[in-house]
Amino acid sequence: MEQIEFCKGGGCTAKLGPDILDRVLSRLPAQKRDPDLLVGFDTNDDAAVYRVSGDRAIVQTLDFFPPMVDDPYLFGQIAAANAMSDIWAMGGRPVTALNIVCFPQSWDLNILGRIMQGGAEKVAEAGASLCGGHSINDNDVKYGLSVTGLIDPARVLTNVGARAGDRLILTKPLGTGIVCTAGRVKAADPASMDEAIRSMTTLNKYAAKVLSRYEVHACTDVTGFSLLGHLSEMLGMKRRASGSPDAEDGGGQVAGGRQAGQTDQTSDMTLPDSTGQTAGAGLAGNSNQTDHAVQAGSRNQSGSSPLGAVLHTSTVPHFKWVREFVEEDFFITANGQRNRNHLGDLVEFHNTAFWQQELLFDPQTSGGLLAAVPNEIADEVLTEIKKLGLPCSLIGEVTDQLDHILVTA
Ligand SMILES: Nc1ncnc2c1ncn2[C@@H]1O[C@H](COP(=O)(O)OP(=O)(O)OP(=O)(O)O)[C@@H](O)[C@H]1O
Ligand SMILES: [Mg+2]
Repeated sequence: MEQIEFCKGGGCTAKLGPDILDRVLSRLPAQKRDPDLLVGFDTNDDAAVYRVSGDRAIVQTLDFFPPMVDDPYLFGQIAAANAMSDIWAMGGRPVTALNIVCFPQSWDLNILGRIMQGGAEKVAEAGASLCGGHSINDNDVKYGLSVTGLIDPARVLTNVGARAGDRLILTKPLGTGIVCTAGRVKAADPASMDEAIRSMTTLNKYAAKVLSRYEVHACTDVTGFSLLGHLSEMLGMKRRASGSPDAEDGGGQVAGGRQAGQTDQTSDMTLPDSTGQTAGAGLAGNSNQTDHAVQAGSRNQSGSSPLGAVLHTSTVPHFKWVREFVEEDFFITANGQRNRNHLGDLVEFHNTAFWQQELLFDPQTSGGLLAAVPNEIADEVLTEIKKLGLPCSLIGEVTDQLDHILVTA
């Protein structure tokens, strides 16, 4: 049988860089904005939101990438968990999913079967229906989902809208890029690999359900652009970093999309989701969120009120042995360096070791939710999410006293 190399490195490290995206998207021809398109790609949000009636909107996203683990079944689980995550990051609930498959047809089809089985099981756990897909004969494996969710237009959680004084909650540990890089060369301790796989296969549905019970000013999921990259978007910093024109002047109306290329990551191992709860519970019951989320976002976009943040590295959750992987073996990713370069002087480090900096720039696959919540409720929200068994943490706060991100011990 043909010698195959299933995992050459992938996951969210395979995304094109934010600077490249900015340059291309800002040059798309301007289109008249449909008033029912509540969220497009002009704020780099997690998914598009389109209102179909007074109290109902659809949320659309898609994600696919090459394998970052050696086990096809686990890869399918991780890719599906990652693809659906954007729906929960918007405050929605996924209802339908379509498979996106690229696969070399000369390979053993059981491999593809295992990938799709892993994906289908996660779609079922989400309470959504797998209802089709599209399959291409390709040189390399890539897999993911196109997902549609539902949401009340008055309860959309955008990635912008954070306010000074908000505390920042992160619901999963960091370090999937670093750990999978170590795993690809078989240098990862099984304990850290297991931990990373358990985290990547855990649906953000459960943390999102807790967040839906509280007032949340902004929410996103942490993926390829790293914690610092996605936080900078939450603070409205992206355009200052890239110098690209304001999308409201020139942005088009394409609802969104993804790219997958090739990069450096891997691993293997197993681990089922440990947070089993009733499938399809969705995000009903949020009494506090109103359309302030959509409107408050424009405050940041206009640049009229620059926001910054303070992050405390001692509170940032991370996988075992990440420090050793970085300091002793230099298992860092090319896209971590890309993220560092892209953010430039928007990030200021005080007393922050190199490994901690790398952790904050590390591209995450199926990372956790990052939410900005009012200070008064932050501890309670954290306690509730911790009850799910998630290693979540309050990692910093939003401030109007800075226009950049200060990282301290
Ligand atoms: N090819 C594309 N065409 C149009 N918009 C795109 C394209 N690729 C990405 N985008 C948009 O750019 C923004 C950032 O994309 P990105 O894939 O980083 O979204 P994300 O949700 O933050 O990432 P992830 O899916 O990893 O969580 C999103 O609004 C997305 O819809
Ligand atoms: Mg996202």
